Amino acid sequence: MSEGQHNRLAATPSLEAGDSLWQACVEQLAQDLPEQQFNTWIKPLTAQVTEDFSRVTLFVANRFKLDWVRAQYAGRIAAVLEKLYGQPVQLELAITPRENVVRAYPAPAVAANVPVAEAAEPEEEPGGGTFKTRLNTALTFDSLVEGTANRMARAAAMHVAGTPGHLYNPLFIYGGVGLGKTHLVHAVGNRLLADKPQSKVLYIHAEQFVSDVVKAYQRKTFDEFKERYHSLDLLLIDDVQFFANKDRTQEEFFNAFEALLAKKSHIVMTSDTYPKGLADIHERLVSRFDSGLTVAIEPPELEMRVAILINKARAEGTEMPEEVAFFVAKNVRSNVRELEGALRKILAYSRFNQKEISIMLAREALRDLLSIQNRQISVENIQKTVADYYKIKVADMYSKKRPASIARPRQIAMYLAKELTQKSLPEIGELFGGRDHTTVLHAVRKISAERQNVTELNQQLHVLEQTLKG
Ligand SMILES: Nc1ncnc2c1ncn2[C@@H]1O[C@H](COP(=O)(O)OP(=O)(O)OP(=O)(O)O)[C@@H](O)[C@H]1O
Repeated sequence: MSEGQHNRLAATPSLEAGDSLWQACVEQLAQDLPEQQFNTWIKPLTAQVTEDFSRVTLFVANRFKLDWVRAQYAGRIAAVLEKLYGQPVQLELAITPRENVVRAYPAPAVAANVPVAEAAEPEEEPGGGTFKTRLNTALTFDSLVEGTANRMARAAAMHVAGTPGHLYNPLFIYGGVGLGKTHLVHAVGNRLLADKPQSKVLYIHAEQFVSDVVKAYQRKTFDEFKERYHSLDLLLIDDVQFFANKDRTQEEFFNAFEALLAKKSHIVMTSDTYPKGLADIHERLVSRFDSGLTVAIEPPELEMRVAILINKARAEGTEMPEEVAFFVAKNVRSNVRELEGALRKILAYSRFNQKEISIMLAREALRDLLSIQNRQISVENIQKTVADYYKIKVADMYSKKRPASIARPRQIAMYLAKELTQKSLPEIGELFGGRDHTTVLHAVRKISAERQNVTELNQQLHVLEQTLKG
């Protein structure tokens, strides 16, 4: 919308103008989004715009859709509205009031555009009728950072979401705690439902499956149990190592497994270990687990950890400087859940103290965590950190290669080794591929002199030192 149009809208606020603002937004989204997504999620929305355009309320049919639109589209819609209107527009989502809800709450404080219908339970979720998917709509492919550690698992999962029932059935994803297995399986379900809302998708933790089996026994409701599980299009089952020693559950899972595969429904499983590493699970089940595609998720590498931190901070509305993300990622290595914990501490610390996020602030916020690590600075550590930072291979620290892109980081690492460890020049030379002590001395003098004059180098060294000192 042009400036002129914006002024016209603002000058004559009316319901009609509000409608046309929303209409313009819809038209823009129709151009931006794939047709199927637009038809499924945007087209059914109805909008109410306040007279001064400051607030737009979108009505959706049920809570599932509300969560989904909020997680997937609210940011984009708000941005389009802001662009069209020329200033930020407050966006709200609400469940469409139903006749019976209005009657059930005869005189609620239903402000024109803030319906109480939020109190209404959703009637149905995508996935058919009253079927509960148990999916967390925030866990999508879009919010899952890709890196070497999860590339293959993510690609396989995306393939399954796009064409379930074909290749990689079952898809077995394994890896250590907090590495994103649960996130990935939810992403498969969410993607399939976004594309084909009628699909029957169920996410279930293995322990819940065990409990469903027990309940079905106690209540003699096995027919319902079977009807429920065997009719799915996609079964996402988390942490199957919990089936260990549960014979009855294993048998029921085996039946469900066979039934689903026979009708070309897809099964995605996760576990803390690869199928043959599972203890106390029947061989016939283990071999079924391994009969499709088995992929690992590894702990995220440094670059991926940095990207995750920056992304998650952004999702919280904060820009985390790269050097701070690098510092945190270097010090929190175990898994993504811990990275999230560290990020939460830093954000809280920054808000509470009203201070900008910096390495110093991160160090304070994570003081306890860092002191536990109590790391000794070693030459190996310096080599690895410097190699990561300048994106060269650690092996280049010891190699004879001489291009500046390698020789310079190597000199920087030698300088830091002299600064931060007790090692002598000959010892350092030895650790850098058997180099002469005069080579080390040359590097130390060169970098230290340059540091005095070149601000950029001084900053880089500062970041490296902070990171190493943890
Ligand atoms: N690559 C990633 N990008 C963004 N967030 C991620 C990524 N990997 C994991 N996470 C986040 O880290 C947290 C832990 O991930 P998740 O719960 O999926 O791990 P898990 O492997 O299932 O662990 P567990 O075995 O303990 O259940 C979640 O909040 C998840 O969203």
